[in-house]
Amino acid sequence: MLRAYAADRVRAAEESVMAGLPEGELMARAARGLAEVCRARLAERGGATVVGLVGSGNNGGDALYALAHLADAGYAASAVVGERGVPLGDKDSWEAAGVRIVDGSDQAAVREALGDADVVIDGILGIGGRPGLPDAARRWLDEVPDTAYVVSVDLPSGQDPAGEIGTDTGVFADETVTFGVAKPVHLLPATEAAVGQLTLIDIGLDVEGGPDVERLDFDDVAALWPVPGAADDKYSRGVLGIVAGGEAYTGAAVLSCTAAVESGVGMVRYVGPPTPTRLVRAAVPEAVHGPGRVQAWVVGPGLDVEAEGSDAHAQLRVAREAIDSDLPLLVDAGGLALVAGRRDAPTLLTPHAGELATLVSRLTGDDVSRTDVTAAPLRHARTVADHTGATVLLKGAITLVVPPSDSGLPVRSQDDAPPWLATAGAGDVLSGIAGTLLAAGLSPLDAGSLAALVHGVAADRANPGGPVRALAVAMAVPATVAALLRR
Ligand SMILES: NC(=O)C1=CN([C@@H]2O[C@H](COP(=O)(O)OP(=O)(O)OC[C@H]3O[C@@H](n4cnc5c(N)ncnc54)[C@H](O)[C@@H]3O)[C@@H](O)[C@H]2O)[C@@H](O)CC1
Ligand SMILES: Nc1ncnc2c1ncn2[C@@H]1O[C@H](COP(=O)(O)OP(=O)(O)O)[C@@H](O)[C@H]1O
Ligand SMILES: [K+]
Repeated sequence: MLRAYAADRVRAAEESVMAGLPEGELMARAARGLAEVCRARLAERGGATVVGLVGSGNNGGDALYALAHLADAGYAASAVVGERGVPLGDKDSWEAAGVRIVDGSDQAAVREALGDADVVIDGILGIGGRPGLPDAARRWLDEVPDTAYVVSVDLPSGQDPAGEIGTDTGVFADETVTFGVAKPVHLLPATEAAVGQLTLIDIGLDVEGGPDVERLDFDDVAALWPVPGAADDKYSRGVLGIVAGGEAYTGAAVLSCTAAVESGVGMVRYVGPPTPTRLVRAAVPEAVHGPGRVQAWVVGPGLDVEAEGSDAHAQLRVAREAIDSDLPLLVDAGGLALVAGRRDAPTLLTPHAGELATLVSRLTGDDVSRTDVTAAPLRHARTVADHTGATVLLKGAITLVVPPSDSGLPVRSQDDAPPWLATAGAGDVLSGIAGTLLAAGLSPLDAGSLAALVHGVAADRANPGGPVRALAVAMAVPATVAALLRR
């Protein structure tokens, strides 16, 4: 599990470690680790020249110390500094340590220095940064050659340390070297794309309490996935009720039921009108039909809440009963229109960005667009979680799973899926996997994040490096789970 802690908590941990160490020791550790990574990247590229972009805070200090180590190791090292000059010591002492100081207000000098750079160290802003870059720093970035390998110190400068707000004016790094622990910026969808490869340097930090953001990795699957024992039967493994599909979206029912069966559910009870029922009967002979006793419900894939006629109305009645029940519930797609008040039982809502925008707008009365959601995904997911008491799984290239704030639980952020998974029906498959896990008794947070992981890995395994249809993702789930359990 990768764990990230908010910047203020990291600062508090840094202060308590620093109290027991000689002055400057923590920064010295950070700089040594950073220099080692840069040295390795220079060696891999056969490079001789490293240039630091140095801001006025401690992030710039880390970069300067690393540059001095690299100068000592024989590399040509320069530091571009802003109008406030070097953040620590004075210009002469850094030059005596072998680091050429370049005046960042002299664009020609910046261009000349960066033109030869094999590795660029981005030490403009760290966890003290607000989203966005000063104009001078933006002009420096214009001179960074495409061929240079950009290593960001702690985080890509200009990106929101909290990972809540996206910006396109910040640095986009090839690699980010962070210290002690990861921070939310490294894992959350608004900012993660700017981080590149994440490298963690141990500086002896110990943050108290649980993380703010987590990411399950493959080694977490065995601890969470419900593996049946000899005493289990289909009921003890969990029966999942699926209210999905209509005369308009018939396939959603098949995909959700298929995915549940492929994920090892004890049994599926399907509820829907005649056409999808016929298709489910043909494609998923394991499913039984009609409402009955279940351990959890999936409501919504392909559900048309406006549909007329007695069959559609009967299906809608079961959907509402499921929502009003005290059983674990997943609500997806069309079912999201039925979400109104708070629910006490475990609840997982699984919107994509457009559906989340509609949901936030309806629940808060604000006019929120899909673009607003993608610019600040965590914030909007949390709004719905706090309004409903449900855990919100926001689908996308990175899948966020956000419990309500008062739960004290961390956010999970999963980055397991290839872009090929962005295909119609993939969300229906996710609902079947997550529903199976809810029926087996997992919490919405575990069910949502584990399902997102398995869904993403199954998409890749179904056809590594190429296109994949949603049904193939569902069919790849059994072997994917087995492979993850064998690790
Ligand atoms: N606390 C410590 O002892 C350690 C800190 N470390 C480094 O220190 C960094 C944090 O240092 P600081 O707290 O000095 O923070 P920064 O280095 O991020 O600098 C913050 C400064 O930049 C200004 N600023 C922030 N956002 C701006 C913006 N958008 N445009 C213009 N100016 C802006 C602020 O007003 C402040 O003066 C960490 O990221 C890490 O790199 C490491 O050396 C490990 C030890
Ligand atoms: N760029 C992407 N990279 C990886 N996975 C993605 C990307 N875009 C979407 N996905 C995933 O694909 C699935 C799409 O689900 P959804 O939008 O509900 O589609 P549908 O309603 O057609 O089933 C989600 O699991 C989502 O996380
Ligand atoms: K930085």
